[in-house]
Formats: sequence, structure tokens, C-alpha cells
Amino acid sequence: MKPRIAVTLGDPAGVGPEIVARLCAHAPTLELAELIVVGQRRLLEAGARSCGLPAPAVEVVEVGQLLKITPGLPSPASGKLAGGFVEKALELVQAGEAAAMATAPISKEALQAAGYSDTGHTTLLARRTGTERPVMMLAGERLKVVLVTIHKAMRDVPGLLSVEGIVHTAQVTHDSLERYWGIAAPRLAVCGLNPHAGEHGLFGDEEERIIAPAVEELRAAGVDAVGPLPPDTVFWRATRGHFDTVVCMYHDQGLIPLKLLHFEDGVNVSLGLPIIRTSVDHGTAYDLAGTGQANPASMIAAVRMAAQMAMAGD
Ligand SMILES: NC(=O)C1=CN([C@@H]2O[C@H](COP(=O)(O)OP(=O)(O)OC[C@H]3O[C@@H](n4cnc5c(N)ncnc54)[C@H](O)[C@@H]3O)[C@@H](O)[C@H]2O)C=CC1
Ligand SMILES: NCC(=O)COP(=O)(O)O
Repeated sequence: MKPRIAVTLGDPAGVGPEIVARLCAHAPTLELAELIVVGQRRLLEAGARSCGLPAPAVEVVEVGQLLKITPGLPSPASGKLAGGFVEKALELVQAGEAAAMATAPISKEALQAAGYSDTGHTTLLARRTGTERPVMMLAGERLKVVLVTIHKAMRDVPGLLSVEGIVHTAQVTHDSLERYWGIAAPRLAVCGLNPHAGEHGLFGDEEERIIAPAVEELRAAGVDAVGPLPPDTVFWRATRGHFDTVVCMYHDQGLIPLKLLHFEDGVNVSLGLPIIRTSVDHGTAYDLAGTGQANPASMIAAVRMAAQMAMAGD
């Protein structure tokens, strides 16, 4: 049986309704998964019209009031709807009405303007599921990265790194690679923080104080982790097949190489939650909203990955 995937419309002022409309018209994905769109039919149909598509023939779970939304103009109202779509999709998965959720992009700023305290889907879902430390993975065919710190100011990153945090991130990644990707003994590369991984303390000591002890602890626990490795070459090595995933110390360390290779079809996967959640790797693209030009490939890849994970996790 095809897994049912709850697909949120994202921030309705962004490209979410358009990429979800294109997803609903993508026959190969409809063969793999049954879609339940979580949002509003009128927003989905407006998205379809922008793309020159007929109204999608898909189940829609209606959420929220009919508010005036202008494509390209985020607002507290668009943030409120976006947050409501995510919460409803979570409820559907928790109730067993969907096997997984796949989310279109939201704006963190609009979400917070609507009164949410969260810095995105990941923290919202963690808060709602009582998950202390979720792990963000960005995945493409050629590269997978996970982040030890996520949406944090650069100046705060060194102080937020800890042996425990790195071990947790790598262990959750290891277990998820086994469970959902069927990799028997995942090989993890652990990045340094500083240029040349600190070069033995010449440019910072986080490698010697924090990252190397974390790698030692992981290896003692039977995880095939190596590092701290120089961040400027580790991604190149990963794309040559040396590692299954690169453990990165901060957001842009992992997302710059990932998006260079996979901006169009990369998938954001939340690991360590009690549910399966995938997402696009790109943002709300307000500059394209309402034009019908947004590429749906990442949305399609997110749904396909959610379906595959749901089948693997059964
Ligand atoms: N999964 C999510 O919910 C994500 C949400 N965001 C949020 O999105 C908002 C906007 O972020 P930005 O940094 O401007 O990044 P963005 O990804 O929205 O836009 C960056 C550039 O990529 C283009 N682009 C994005 N998606 C595209 C698509 N599907 N097809 C063609 N071109 C596309 C845009 O037109 C723009 O030129 C922020 O609030 C950010 O936090 C960002 C990443 C992921
Ligand atoms: N850079 C990833 C991103 O911004 C998405 O965050 P989230 O909404 O998946 O928590």
C-alpha cells in the first residue's frame, strides 16, 4: 500500500502553494505516495492557476481562516496560517492518519510575527513532540550533511559546541542511516570548526578540546566516525564516496556545499523526532511567488524521501 503523506502548503505568501500544485500533478510521485494537502483548497488552486495547471484533484485538510494573502508579501497572517498547517500535519501523523509529513517552506520571521517562539519547523516540531535535541539533515544523491548547531548566530557557535552535542548528533545520524537508508555501518566524517581543523591549536582549540574527544567517544561506542577533519576538503572527499554523511559544526558549513550541489533537489530531513518529517531545502522565494516559475524538484524529492522513509521504518 502507498504511504499517505501529509504535505503542508508552507507560507501562503511564498512559493509553497505553487510547488505543491506542481507536486500534485507529478504522476510518478502519485504512484509512490498518496497525498493529503494540509492548508486551504483556495490557496492550492491559486497556486495551480499561477502555474497554468487545473485545480488539483487531491484531498485537502482545511486549516485556518480565509485571510487575505498577497503573493510575495509575508505578514503575521501568513505566518499564522503557515504555523497552523504544520501543527495540523503533525496531528495527522500522530493520529496515524498519515505516515509522514513533508513541508513546503515557511518564513521564520513571519512565524514569529504570528506569535510562535520557534525558529522554524524543526524547533516547532521538537517543542510539540517533547524532543530535546532534533538533528537537521540536508540530503542529496551526492552529499548528506547534519548540523550540530542549527539557526544560531556565528558569534555564539563556539560556545554552543560540546562533546555531548556532537556525540548526540552523530549517534542519531548513525541510527537513522541504518534504519531509513539501510546503510549497515555508516561512515561519518566529523568536521573541524576552524581553518585546517585548527592545525594543532594554531587557529583555535575547539578541535582538541571538544571535537576530538567526541570522535573518540563515538568510536568507543562502535560508530565509524573520523575527525576532526579540515572543513575545506571533507565535502569533496564525501562526494567521492569516502563518507556517508558529514557532521558539520554550524549551519552554513554544511548548507553551502549541499546547496551548491543540490539546491534544486536537496531535502531537509528532521532526525530524532518520533515522526518522519522532510522538507524542501530552499526557502519561501518571495521574489518568485505568484509567477509560476518556482522549481518543484525539491518538494517532489521531499515527498519521495518521506514515502521511502515511511516504508523503510515500517
Ligand atoms: N524549509 C523551510 O521552511 C525553509 C525556509 N527558509 C526561509 O525562507 C525565507 C527566504 O529565505 P532566502 O534566504 O531568501 O532563501 P530562498 O531559498 O527563499 O531564496 C533564495 C534564492 O533562491 C531562489 N529560489 C528559492 N527556491 C526556488 C525554487 N523552488 N525554484 C527556483 N528558485 C528558487 C529564490 O528566488 C532566491 O533567488 C527565510 O525566511 C528563510 O528562513 C529557508 C530555507 C528553508
Ligand atoms: N536552513 C534550513 C531551514 O531554514 C529550514 O528550517 P526548518 O524550518 O526545517 O526548521
